[in-house]
Amino acid sequence: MAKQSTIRTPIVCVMGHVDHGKTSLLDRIRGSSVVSTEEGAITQHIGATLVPIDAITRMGGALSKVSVNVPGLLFIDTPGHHAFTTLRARGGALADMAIVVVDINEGFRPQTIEALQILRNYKTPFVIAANKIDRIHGWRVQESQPFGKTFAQQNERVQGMLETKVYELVGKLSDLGFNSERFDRVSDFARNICIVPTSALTGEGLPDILMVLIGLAQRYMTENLKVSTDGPGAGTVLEVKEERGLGMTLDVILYDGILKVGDEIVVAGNDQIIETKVRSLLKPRPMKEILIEERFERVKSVTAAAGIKVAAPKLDAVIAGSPLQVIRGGNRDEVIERVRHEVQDIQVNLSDIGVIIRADTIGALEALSKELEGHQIQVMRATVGPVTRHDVIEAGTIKDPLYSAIVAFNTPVLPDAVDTLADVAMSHVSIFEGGVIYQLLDDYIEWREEKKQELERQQFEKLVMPAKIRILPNCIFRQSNPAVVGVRVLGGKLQSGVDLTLPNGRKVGRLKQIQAKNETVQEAEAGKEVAISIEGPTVGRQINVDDDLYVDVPERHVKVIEREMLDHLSPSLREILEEFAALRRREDPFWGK
Ligand SMILES: Nc1nc2c(ncn2[C@@H]2O[C@H](COP(=O)(O)OP(=O)(O)OP(=O)(O)O)[C@@H](O)[C@H]2O)c(=O)[nH]1
Repeated sequence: MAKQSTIRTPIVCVMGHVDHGKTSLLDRIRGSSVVSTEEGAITQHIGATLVPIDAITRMGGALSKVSVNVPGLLFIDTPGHHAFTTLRARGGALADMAIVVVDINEGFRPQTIEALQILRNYKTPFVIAANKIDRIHGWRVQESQPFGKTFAQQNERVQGMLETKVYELVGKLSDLGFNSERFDRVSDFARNICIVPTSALTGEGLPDILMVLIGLAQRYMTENLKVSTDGPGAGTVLEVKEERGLGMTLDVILYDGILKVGDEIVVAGNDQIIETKVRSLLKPRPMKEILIEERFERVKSVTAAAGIKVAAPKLDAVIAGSPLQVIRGGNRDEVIERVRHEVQDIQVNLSDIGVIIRADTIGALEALSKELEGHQIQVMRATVGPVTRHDVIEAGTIKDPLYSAIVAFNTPVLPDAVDTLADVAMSHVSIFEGGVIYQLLDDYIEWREEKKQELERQQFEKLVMPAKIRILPNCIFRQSNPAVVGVRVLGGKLQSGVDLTLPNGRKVGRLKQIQAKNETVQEAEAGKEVAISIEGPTVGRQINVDDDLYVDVPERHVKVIEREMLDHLSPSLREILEEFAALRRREDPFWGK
């Protein structure tokens, strides 16, 4: 029999900054019609909500004339990027599309940007919900209406205000490299991100956001959404939960094929692969039957895409985010291998030298590493779980001090790791912790910049800087042992403890001390007149009034300065360095090269 294929319901995740309205938007989408039993009504799945295409077209949003064969939209009930990155399918993101909710009055916030970066990395299509339009001063609410209708009812001032705010979002998106436009002015979804003004509170614009998602799926994803309706089921574990009377259960989002009672399945535990057999499949009971004691309704089978609760033996060790695959026919070994591969095969490019990263899930680890990669920050090791003492020690031995860091996303630092960090030998190691990737990255980059400057400063301090001085007339304070003479610094920076030389290369002696106005100083800038003591020469023999002397910068130092510090030198230092090097290169063209 030929394999049947059909277009499955696309899976949608809602993301955005705290309090911008993710939960409210999902609640509003689920709406009151969850209780309705009529054909084509919105139905509650395990961990997800199915909005069928009929329900969407009935709402009458823009684009409702588009012919559609996408059966509807399956919304993951847990909003936020953590859910998005945890839920993986075949190494990528489980969600086919996303809504990024932005409070139109507040604009972009760190987690908005983070959501966009994650979506870009996963190449996931998305739409922007410019939410809370009802908060715009003077807004006249048109309950549940499509945007076009409600916009037409607003006065000119309010319309203008909304336009300004939408354009602010367009500008911000453009800074991040995305072209965008208000959805009703977008003709090509591939080129422009749609911005849909919405209110999760009043339902305004909601019909449009659903329609735009359908449009996106219809035009750009139908190939990806083809599934076999009779093939072996494949899904992702959303949650592992103990249920009264059922024991340990898995909340699963099935994205391909069919899952039946009695199926042999493979899932992943922390460090093991688990094979078991589906005892029962459970759906939430419709709300109106809430009085019936049992909360779940048993079904014989489910077809993708769907959210379903799976009861089976041996589920205690299963991890959230694990793949779930059905064994069918003789493919047991292949399925086990595939699950193992998906869990272990973290898509992170590792380098010999780099930061150590930690996260609570594989998906989060991947998201973090992709962000680091995008900023040319190398990763040496990437593992799931809390930060350990071993991590700190490893970070402490990295040769490049700019990588002596651990970046921990959504995962704790164990007490013995904190103790180890307090050790003086580890004082150069830093740990960056937090729940916002974008913030973590900023913190690390800031630390790295500071460290880089500090290292440069240290290196700079150790280097002998070039200077040129002239011995002044009437300022010979002592002939020799040491010679003490007045000089003018013609250029560069004169420091004590350096060797001096004549332009012809003859050595003069060591500069011991610099005095300015009878005070000992460590250095003197170009233009200054100071007294210096020189160990070695006698005035009138090796040196004379009006002689020009150079600081004898060691060849090794010239090399470092020319190669790495030229940009940091003042024009005067540069000039004298060039002069001095040119004198030396008259004898040996490769001197200091
Ligand atoms: N006026 C108005 N208020 C809204 C709208 N959407 C959300 N709110 C309010 O904004 C607050 C935060 O909304 P939530 O839906 O909890 O936001 P969230 O993004 O899910 O927040 P977290 O779950 O904390 O990340 C709540 O008080 C909502 O009632 C809207 O469109 N208009």
